[in-house]
Amino acid sequence: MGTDLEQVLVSKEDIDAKLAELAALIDKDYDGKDLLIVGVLKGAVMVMADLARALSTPVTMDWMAVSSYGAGTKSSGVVRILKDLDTDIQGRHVLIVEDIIDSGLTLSWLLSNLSSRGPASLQVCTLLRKPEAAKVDIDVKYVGFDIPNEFVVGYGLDYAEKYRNLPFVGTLAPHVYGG
Ligand SMILES: O=P(O)(O)OC[C@H]1O[C@H](OP(=O)(O)OP(=O)(O)O)[C@H](O)[C@@H]1O
Ligand code: HPA
Ligand SMILES: [Mg+2]
Repeated sequence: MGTDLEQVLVSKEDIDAKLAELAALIDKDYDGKDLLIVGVLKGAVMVMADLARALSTPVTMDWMAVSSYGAGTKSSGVVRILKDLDTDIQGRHVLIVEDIIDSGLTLSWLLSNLSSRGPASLQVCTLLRKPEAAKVDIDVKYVGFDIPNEFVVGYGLDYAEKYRNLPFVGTLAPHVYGG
């Protein structure tokens, strides 16, 4: 495992500090409002769990599962719903929680899908974003870290379903994915 990683990009300490910062902003913005946070499975599991516990605002939590990457390192652009929300979001304040915005294709699709359901508001919080990889322009209110255009793993992010449980975000050595 050790040799599969090239370098640590965002440490556990950096992640914790950033999520505390984002949680304080979200607490302020949603003060007195009823907030539903929606985690995008599976990548956002760690961010959801840690962000939710850093918030003081009471929230409800729901999950959607979509997949556009399959087993590779490139977005197919074709988004499939593997699990829909359990909640009716009409009239609700909804915050989508993501681990990463890479091409932006997943989120752009999700935003149009969820906004058609008539939420009172719809915003996005992501731990990571790759500005150089953006294929669509998306307005994201809460961003943790802008990172270089490299394939990363850990803290929810996988390569072929592996490495999600690493407590930090790191780059994968090219030999692992045949680079
Ligand atoms: O901006 P994009 O290029 O669309 O990429 C970002 C999306 O890709 C990953 O999910 P993936 O489809 O790999 O599913 P997973 O969360 O189960 O790993 C990630 O969790 C985001 O949801
Ligand atoms: O860099 C990445 N790593 C893992 N999963 C991903 N999904 C989109 N981008 C990435
Ligand atoms: Mg993935």
